Amino acid sequence: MIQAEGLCKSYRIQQNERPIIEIKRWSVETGERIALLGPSGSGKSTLLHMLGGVLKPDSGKLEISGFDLSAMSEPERDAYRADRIGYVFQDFYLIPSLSIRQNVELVLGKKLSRGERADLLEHYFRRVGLLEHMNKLPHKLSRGQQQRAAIVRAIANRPTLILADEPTGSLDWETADGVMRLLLEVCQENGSTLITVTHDLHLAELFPVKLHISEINGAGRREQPKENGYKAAGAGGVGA
Ligand SMILES: Nc1ncnc2c1ncn2[C@@H]1O[C@H](COP(=O)(O)OP(=O)(O)OP(=O)(O)O)[C@@H](O)[C@H]1O
Repeated sequence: MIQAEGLCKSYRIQQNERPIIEIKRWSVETGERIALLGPSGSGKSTLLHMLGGVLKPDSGKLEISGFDLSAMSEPERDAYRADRIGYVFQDFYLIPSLSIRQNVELVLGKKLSRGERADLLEHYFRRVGLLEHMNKLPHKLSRGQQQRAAIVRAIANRPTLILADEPTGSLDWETADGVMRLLLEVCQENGSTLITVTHDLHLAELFPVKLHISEINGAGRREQPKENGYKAAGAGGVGA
């Protein structure tokens, strides 16, 4: 579902272009659930933002489900993101003045009838154990409940790809474990591909695939010998 080839992204820092992402080849199969690991500053969020169409690659090809993101304009990438990507963030980003139900309704668009929307909301809020809370404002809920609501918002449209950037980073360990398991389960149920950035190695163990960004990203380690490039188990073909 994801095919990246010759993908590069640099940032201009004090008059200098600094390469952050240099991916020779990387592919991800539909339905894979990947924990993306790596030290701070290694480009994990930058990669996620390119996959979500927020950032355009400087060069190279990035194809997701047949859509060539590298060739799209910004409005085209915005439309692609709204239709096909679910995002889960560390700080939830629920709109505080809306109930969690209204937060989810905002992303559902106009395609469904009123009855279909009600059924879908009931299904997902029941699934994450928030059915009796769905008309509450976010601040009336615990942080774990807020993240579960954010998961519903990310998956309700049944996007093909879910991107999660440290989704449990602000939760205590037990809550984080429950939220991560839920995210994995609902993505499996929906057949969604999931790429989750996490610094927590214990939580990463829950994922079928663990991918250290250095396995695909050659930026910052060009001085290393070529034979260090290798194929990452379970994460499709890679080369850096
Ligand atoms: N908009 C920007 N302009 C300039 N430099 C940036 C920008 N965004 C990120 N960077 C730099 O690019 C590098 C990679 O950042 P990125 O946020 O992708 O890393 P990360 O692996 O997600 O880090 P963390 O784990 O700390 O979130 C860092 O050195 C960062 O300072």
